[in-house]
Formats: sequence, C-alpha cells, structure tokens
Amino acid sequence: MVTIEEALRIIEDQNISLKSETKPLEGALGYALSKNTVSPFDVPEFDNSAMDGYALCGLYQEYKLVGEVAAGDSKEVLIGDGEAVRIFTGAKVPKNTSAVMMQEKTSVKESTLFLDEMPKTGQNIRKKGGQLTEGQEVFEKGHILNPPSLALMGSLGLEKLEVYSKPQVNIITTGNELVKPGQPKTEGQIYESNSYAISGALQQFGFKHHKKTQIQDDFEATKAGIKTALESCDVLIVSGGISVGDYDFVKQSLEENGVNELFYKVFQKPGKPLYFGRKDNQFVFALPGNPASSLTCFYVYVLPLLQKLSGYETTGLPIYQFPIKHAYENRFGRPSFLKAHILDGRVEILDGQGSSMIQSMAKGNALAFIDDGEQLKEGDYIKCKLIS
Ligand SMILES: Nc1nc2c(c(=O)[nH]1)N[C@H]1C(S)=C(S)[C@@H](COP(=O)(O)OP(=O)(O)OC[C@H]3O[C@@H](n4cnc5c(N)ncnc54)[C@H](O)[C@@H]3O)O[C@H]1N2
Ligand code: MOO
Repeated sequence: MVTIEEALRIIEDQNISLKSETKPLEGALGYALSKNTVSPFDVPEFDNSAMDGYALCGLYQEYKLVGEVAAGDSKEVLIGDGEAVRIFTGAKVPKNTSAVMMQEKTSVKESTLFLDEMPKTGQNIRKKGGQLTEGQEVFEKGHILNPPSLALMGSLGLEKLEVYSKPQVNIITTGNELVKPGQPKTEGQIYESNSYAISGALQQFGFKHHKKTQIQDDFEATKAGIKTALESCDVLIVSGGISVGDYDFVKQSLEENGVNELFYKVFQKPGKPLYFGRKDNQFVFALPGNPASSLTCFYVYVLPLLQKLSGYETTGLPIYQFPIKHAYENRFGRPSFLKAHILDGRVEILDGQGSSMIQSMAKGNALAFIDDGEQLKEGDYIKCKLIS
C-alpha cells in the first residue's frame, strides 16, 4: 500500500518519450505545442484605430474633413496639418495621424469637424508591434492551446501547428453482473455505468477512448481481453475486478500479459484497491469498480498521466482552498476525497459519501480533500479540486 503522495510521485516520475504531429488550427484545442513559436510579423502590423471616429493631424478642436478610411482599406491616405479623415475601428491610420477622436465626442457641419475636447497625442491609436514584434517568442513548447491561444496563432496566420500527440486510450469494464443500459436485465444484475463516466471524463479534458470492451469475470476471458486491448492503446483503463474477491482476475491477468506493477493499493478513500502498471511504453490503471471510486481515481491519478503523455508541463487538476460551510470530521480511517459542492466560495460536503454512490458526485462540482482523522470547524479552509 502506498500513500496518495507516493502514488502521484510514481506517476509523475515515469520516463516517457513524447510523439509529435501536425494539427490544423481547427482541431488543436487542448494539445500542447511541441515547438517554440515566434511571431512572423509585428502585431498589429500597422498603426490602426481603436475607435470609430476621426483620424486627426495636429492637435486642435476644429479640422477640415478630407476623406474616409475603412477597415481593410489598403490605399495610402495622407492628411495634412489641420485635416481629418473619417476612420473606423481596425482601419489603418493615415501617416501623420496625431490622434483619433471617437465619434461621440465630435460634430460635423458641412466639411468641418468640431471636437468636444482637445485630443491627446496617440489617443485611440493601436501602435504597430504593440502586442508582439517580429521574431518575438509567442509561446514556449509545452504551452497548452486554449481558445485565446488558437485566436493568437490564427492571427499570426499559422494554420498548421506542431503539437504533442495525445495518448490512445482503451477502456475495459469487468463484471458478470453488468448489463448495457437499454438492454433487459435479470435479478442480481446491474447496469454498466463506469465506462460512461470514464469516457465522459476523458472528453471533459480533451481525450477520447479508442475501444471499449466488456469482459466477464473469468480468468481466461480477462487475460485475453487485456491482451487484445493492449494491442491498440497507450493507456488502458480497466474498471472493476481489482480487489481481493474470488472473481477479481484483473491483477493476475495484467501480470500474465507482461504488465509490471508500479503500485497496488493506495491509503485513501475511495479507491483503495487502485492499481497502476507499465509494459514498455504502455500504462495500465485498474480502477476499483465502485462507481465513485473509479471516477475519483480517474480525476486524481489517470488525468495527470494522460496530460503528462500529452506533453503538458503541469498536470492534474489544480488545488484551490475554500472555507468549509459546516464542521466536518473525517471518520473514514483513511485520507479521503469527499464529494463536495462549492457555491459562493464556500464548500459543502455532500451526503452520500459511499464509494458506490454516484448521485452525490453528479450533483457536486468538486472533490474536497481531508486527511485521516482531521477535524474541520466551519470556516476552516479545505483543499478542493474542481471537477465540473
Ligand atoms: N474483502 C475485501 N473486499 C473488498 C475490499 C477489500 O479491501 N477487501 N475493498 C473494497 C473496496 S474499497 C472497493 S473500492 C471494491 C473494489 O472492488 P473491485 O475493483 O474488485 O470491483 P468489483 O468488485 O468488480 O465491483 C465493485 C462494485 O462496483 C460495481 N461495478 C463494477 N463495475 C461497474 C461498472 N462498470 N458499472 C457500474 N458498477 C460497477 C460492482 O457491481 C460492485 O458493486 O472492493 C471492495 N471489496
Ligand atoms: O476504496 Mo473503496 O473505493 O472505499 O469502495
């Protein structure tokens, strides 16, 4: 049995070799860049107007109106001292422009422009190179492409991005009692649900599963199922069959498929019988079958590995501290990840902490961490990972 910290360290310390690929801008969200990016040109590329209004030459309150420039116009417009042109947001300002005045602060009579106030030099002009200069570093490799990053790469005209590949993930669920939702079931059977939580959580963080297989509680079937799944994945996630019951065949089947154990059992609740192993460059998590255990283990342990394999420099859900809404004592006898709900900056620990109970997790939005035996008073800070 290892501690939570030891388990996380073992995952973090795995030596891995990253693969790269080219992704179009459209499909690059959530990928980490595999190369440093420098700006191919100044951004903006030309001085342009931040407002709809008038470009002014010289600083006066009255000008002669001599023309117009719209966004996208490429013709070179010249204005002389005391002259102004109508201009629109984003349009290239004429050479000699001293300032732009927003139209709300102006009036026009025939071809004379009057300003309500004196303009200031450089006012409402977005300067060439104001955001980036040509050759300046935009992102270091490892940067995770979020929506604004995609906007920035697009604005640099970069349509194909060099990124680290994401791991291919297969899912196996085990259990004779499991029936696919929508199918008839008999006494003693239950509907299989863990794979939906796992594939949903994969999607939540920009991953997807490749193949999903349901295996009966039979040693040969488990061994064969694991062998097949390992033929087409970088990470195999198995749910159930990892505890000590007579029908728990996963651990032995993994061994017989050449998977080396890196840890088995973590001193925590839920998810004590969690297994992590490796075969060459493939990784296997066997998650305890209880629904809340398997999903909690995904968020805490599987996600950091998937992100590491995707070239992320920081992995795992960030930890935030919030005050707890009510006193709480951990009487579970193990450090615990509690189903919790954060609202208006305060944490409520939800009813239904059992490992088989998923409704509380579904209604909550966080996992709150409390140490073994720890007692918290109302208002004490508790560490939380946001899960939705
Ligand atoms: N003698 C002991 N028994 C158990 C121990 C122990 O230390 N000694 N640990 C308990 C803990 S803690 C957990 S967690 C579970 C984990 O067991 P398994 O990983 O072997 O999981 P299963 O036995 O296959 O299933 C547990 C539970 O979850 C339901 N389940 C399984 N898969 C699914 C699925 N895909 N969808 C929905 N529900 C699923 C299954 O029906 C069981 O109710 O072991 C304890 N026992
Ligand atoms: O470790 Mo188990 O997940 O408590 O039910």
